[in-house]
Amino acid sequence: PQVSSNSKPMHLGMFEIGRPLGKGKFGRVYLAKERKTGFVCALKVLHKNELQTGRVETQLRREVEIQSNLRHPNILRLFGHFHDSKRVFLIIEFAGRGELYKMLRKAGSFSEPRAASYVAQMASALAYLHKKHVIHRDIKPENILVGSHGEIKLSDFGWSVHAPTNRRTTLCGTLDYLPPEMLRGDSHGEKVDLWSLGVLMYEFLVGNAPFEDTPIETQKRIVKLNFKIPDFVSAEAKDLITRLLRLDPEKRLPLDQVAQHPWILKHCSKPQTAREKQRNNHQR
Ligand SMILES: CC(C)n1nc(-c2ccc(NC(=O)/C=C/C(=O)c3ccc(F)c(C(F)(F)F)c3)cc2)c2c(N)ncnc21
Repeated sequence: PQVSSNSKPMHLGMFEIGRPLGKGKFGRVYLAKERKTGFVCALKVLHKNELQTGRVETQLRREVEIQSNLRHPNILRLFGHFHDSKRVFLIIEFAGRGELYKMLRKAGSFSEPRAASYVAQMASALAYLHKKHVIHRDIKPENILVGSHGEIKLSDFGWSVHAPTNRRTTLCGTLDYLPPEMLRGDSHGEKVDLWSLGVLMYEFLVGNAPFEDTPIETQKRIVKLNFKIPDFVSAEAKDLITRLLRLDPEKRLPLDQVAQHPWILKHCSKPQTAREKQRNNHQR
């Protein structure tokens, strides 16, 4: 389903505003329905006086440009944006089951099958982004939403940039997910997302991030690769985490091998058709 007019300028009157979905970064988010097509989306409202307008316009145009040609089931879409005198509006794909990090905090940690399913979906989304030379750079539970069929949706591309770059992110958020090369301010490439995927997988299974500590201690532990994986984590899961959390970006397991890792295959093998089962049983 497309948000209708790419031609005519969009304006607020085109949407029926529904319940507030919450406060995102910089602004409030509402459920919204485009009147003409009935298309349901999320509408994020940003107040211009809270944004340094000049840069934002260009940033937003660039974001919408980057994202308008990103089509992947595990990447949340930014359909477009428009503004009135005081506000900027973002039209975003609606994620029916909300925030993954709230589910993680509520559950404490995820089962291995559930975590494997999420890691596989993330690997698929990241492989797609990297093929387009887009690095996300801000992979963490807070930036992952859940669609109405339980599929995960990587979001918040406000910070993605074209590889390679050494532009420092504003270290406003947590340091937990930062790879050593970004902490050192070295130039970095797509493999920063592999590191963050390893941190994410650890947090799914353990319930807290591997280097969680005070900001100073966290940085020390990251550059010294000082983390421990609890014994309740299976050997295969431990193996995948250690192959992603490597100081040398070149040594991190490439995404196509993540998707083929025994831990992923064990939990994510597609349900076999009856015929495949029959054929496999005969072969055995
Ligand atoms: C509250 C709840 C949890 N919630 N929140 C969402 C939601 C999902 C994604 C976004 N995305 C963005 O904000 C993206 C911003 C930018 O790419 C950007 C780029 C350049 C800029 F200058 C800027 C600028 F902000 F600086 F202008 C932004 C926002 C809200 C959501 C949803 N889609 N479905 C269901 N519930 C949902």
